[in-house]
Amino acid sequence: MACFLNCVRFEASATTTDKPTSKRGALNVSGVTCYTWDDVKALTSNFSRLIGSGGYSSIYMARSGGSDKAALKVHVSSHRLYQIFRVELDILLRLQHPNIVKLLGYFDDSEENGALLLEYLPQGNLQEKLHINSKQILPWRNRITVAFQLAQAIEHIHEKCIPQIVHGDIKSSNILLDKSFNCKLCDFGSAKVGFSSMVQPSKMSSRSRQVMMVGSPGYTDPHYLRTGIASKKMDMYGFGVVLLELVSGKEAFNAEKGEMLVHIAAPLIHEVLDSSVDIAEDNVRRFLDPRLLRDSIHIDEVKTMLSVAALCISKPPSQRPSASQMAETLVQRIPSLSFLGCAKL
Ligand SMILES: Nc1ncnc2c1ncn2[C@@H]1O[C@H](COP(=O)(O)OP(=O)(O)OP(=O)(O)O)[C@@H](O)[C@H]1O
Repeated sequence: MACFLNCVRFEASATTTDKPTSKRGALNVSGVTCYTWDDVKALTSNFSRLIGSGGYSSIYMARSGGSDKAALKVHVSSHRLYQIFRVELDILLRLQHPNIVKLLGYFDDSEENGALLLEYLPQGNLQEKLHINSKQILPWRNRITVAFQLAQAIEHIHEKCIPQIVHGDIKSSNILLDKSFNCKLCDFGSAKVGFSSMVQPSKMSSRSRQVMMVGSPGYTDPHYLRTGIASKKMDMYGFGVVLLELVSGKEAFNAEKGEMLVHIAAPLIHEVLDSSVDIAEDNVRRFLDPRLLRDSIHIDEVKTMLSVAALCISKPPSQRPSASQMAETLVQRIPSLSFLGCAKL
């Protein structure tokens, strides 16, 4: 969620542990528990183990129900950033899907402090798995599974929720993995609900709008950057970039080289979209993550992943496919997904 509000990051001020006093005791709202700050301290053994951090939050190991592992996402204390916490809380309270991170409880002081208790995902995020922890190579079967499950998570928020939700920040660090490497989409702080997703904030100066719309480097839909109109199609663009990461093992944006994956992939994507030519197998193999065991991969599966990515990143937004179409294409054209137990929900 670091993407849209980079400009206010420096306002983050408070430390995590000296937070406000409790407001209410633990209540249960449709299976989600509302905690006091004292509860939160107890759940995290006084914030003893930090397991992750983002632009606006710190994530601590916690225990829910006395023993089960959980993750506590403590949002940075700030009146302004409190809105981001509320957006994420309100959305997670409504979402239930096997490929979306599950909300177990929350703390909310209704002013500037909030925390979310989430199911714990022991394999961390996809970005680390693909690009940082190079000792453990994510096998091809897990990569196609993540692609399919991510399509299903996006389909759920775009097409099956009322009102519909645009995530607004689809990227590999917002995809968490459970112990079996199943995908769980997280970080709904940039999300837009219903018609608000189509509206460009009007009161903003062009300068602030420019800063607000920087986006996560490498993932931002150029159409969104030009117009400021957030739509489902921007999520599809982010989905396409994640697919390119899964295939190539390359980062969406390489800060050292100043290189974007969509630019590296452009010639191949062009070839994929050009129906008059057959994609040269050599070019596909050259793009494929060199750390993968080649023998176990069907080149047609790689081509399918690339053609889905191509449709999501190259077409003008109105012609981009929907998440349900992409989930359908993946499961139909990658037969091993069925053997891996992936079926359309
Ligand atoms: N439920 C969880 N289980 C395990 N690790 C988690 C969990 N939630 C978050 N993390 C870790 O913390 C990181 C940051 O989480 P998240 O993206 O929700 O925070 P953020 O402040 O919104 O960050 P960003 O700057 O990426 O937008 C994740 O990439 C992941 O490594």
